[in-house]
Amino acid sequence: MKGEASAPGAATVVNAIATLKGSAFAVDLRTHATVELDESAAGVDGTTDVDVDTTLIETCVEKTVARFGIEAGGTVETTTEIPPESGLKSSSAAANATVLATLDALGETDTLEPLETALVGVEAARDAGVTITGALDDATASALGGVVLTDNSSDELLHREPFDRSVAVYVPDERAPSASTDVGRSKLVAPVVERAFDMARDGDYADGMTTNGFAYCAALRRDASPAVDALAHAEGAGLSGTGPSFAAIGDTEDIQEVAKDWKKLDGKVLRPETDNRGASTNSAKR
Ligand SMILES: Nc1ncnc2c1ncn2[C@@H]1O[C@H](COP(=O)(O)OP(=O)(O)OP(=O)(O)O)[C@@H](O)[C@H]1O
Ligand SMILES: O=C(O)C1=C[C@@H](O)[C@@H](O)[C@H](O)C1
Repeated sequence: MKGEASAPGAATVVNAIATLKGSAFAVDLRTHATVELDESAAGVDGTTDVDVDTTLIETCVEKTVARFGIEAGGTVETTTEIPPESGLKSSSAAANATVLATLDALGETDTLEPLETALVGVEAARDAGVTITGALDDATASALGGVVLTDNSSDELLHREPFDRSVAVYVPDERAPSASTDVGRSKLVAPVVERAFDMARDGDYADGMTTNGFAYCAALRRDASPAVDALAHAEGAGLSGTGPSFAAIGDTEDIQEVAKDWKKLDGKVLRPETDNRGASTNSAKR
């Protein structure tokens, strides 16, 4: 029983660690998962084309299979365009792609709604210890595409709408796993992050993203210069997730200027489109 699926990464509007309320938008950097189930295999064995721990994807297969009361092990393999542990939701994309590929292998892709798929991944991420809040914001942005607002304390999707902007992403040569972020200092900037969330809820994603980014740069002792420089052209720019990446949004020509400036820095500059499709099987049934 073999299944395949992919899911996009995302960038942050509001990081949920300070207040448990978050917002993110999907970008079309994708992670692909191939799952092979074997009823005679004892466990699940994961492999990836990047250097990361495979517990999350193995747990995603186990949890998805368990929902159907089946006993099966097997293999899961991911390949990805998303730099891992960089703030671009590599964990949510890997989880969503794996859960959906497992459903594909079981012939059950129509059984779970995309939101339920995301919740299986959130549960797996909590069990694997790769998240602070469960990161339903990142998980739903990746599963559904578009921009989302969530309450991660109740695992509730508050809002989702399509998102069409030009995007630039600056990825420094560094990794920053969410699980090792400074939660205590992040909570100290909660009043500012609360304002950023209000802006996003009012549809002002650009200012929300900028405000959120400055608050978390201060909390996490990160240099906010890439965001400040981007604001010469962009509508909004800020730290994505727990960093180290920054994202900027705006009109195509302005974002081209941002990308040009960011290319002078050490690291990579990516120009993904926003993604309104979300996770999908290769046969794109959903
Ligand atoms: N391509 C992948 N294949 C399998 N597992 C992955 C993959 N990418 C990430 N992961 C899992 O997700 C973990 C990284 O999660 P983390 O939240 O730190 O990164 P992120 O999701 O990129 O960051 P952020 O939440 O700040 O956007 C890895 O340690 C690994 O367990
Ligand atoms: O681990 C977490 O709970 C999170 C990590 C970051 O991606 C944040 O952007 C997200 O809102 C929550």
